[in-house]
Amino acid sequence: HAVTPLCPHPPTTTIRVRPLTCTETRRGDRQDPLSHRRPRAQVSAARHDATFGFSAVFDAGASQEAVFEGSGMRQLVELALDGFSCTVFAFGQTGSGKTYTLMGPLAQSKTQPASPALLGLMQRSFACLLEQSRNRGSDLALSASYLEIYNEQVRDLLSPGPPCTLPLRWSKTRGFYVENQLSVDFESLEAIASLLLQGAEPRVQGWDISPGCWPAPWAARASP
Ligand SMILES: Nc1ncnc2c1ncn2[C@@H]1O[C@H](COP(=O)(O)OP(=O)(O)OP(=O)(O)O)[C@@H](O)[C@H]1O
Repeated sequence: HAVTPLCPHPPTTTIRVRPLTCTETRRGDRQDPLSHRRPRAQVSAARHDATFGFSAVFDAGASQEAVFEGSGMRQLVELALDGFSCTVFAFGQTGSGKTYTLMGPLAQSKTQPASPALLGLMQRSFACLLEQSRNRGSDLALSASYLEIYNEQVRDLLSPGPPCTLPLRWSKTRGFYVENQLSVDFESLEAIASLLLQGAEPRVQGWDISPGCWPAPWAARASP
């Protein structure tokens, strides 16, 4: 094991705004239109106004596909295949749409498969990874691990039975790593998609909102 080189490209920072819930609409929350030409978000607080710049902005009407295609994910997958260590990091307050963007509504409906249009960045990047690795024709070994850090504890979501807490270690050769984490080899989209479902089951869910609380267009789009 050698420490994988970090991606040489500057990070792409995108912002996505989710649709307002009925509660938010009822209490008069508004969504300011975002500028796609000069992607920036203006935040006004009692004492302080700030403007943040982004590589791309996605408003409430943006599809999962548009977010995947517009956020540099394909390039990231290519870099990963070139041997760089790549990260996709979703950041936002609870209920802001991180899980939806990464996985689609899969976590809300575990028993039925999600509609393909609603698949998130993870499933789309798996498809892209398998396609690109096949195109390269080289003998690449693909494996997956699925960890959750919650309340400063690392849990292995692929381990059978109740998720166990694993220690974080550091070594000269490997850098930081999680001891005894499971790593599962996969070769097909079905195999990695089923690992994703398996790992989503024991995740700690932070936010619960009934679909009935969403305005009609969203509720219709969400039904698988
Ligand atoms: N772009 C979107 N379009 C439609 N619905 C969305 C969108 N983003 C989020 N939602 C819905 O908003 C609710 C909260 O989203 P989600 O669970 O993804 O938030 P989260 O940021 O992962 O929250 P937590 O940090 O608490 O886990 C969910 O019901 C989700 O389906």
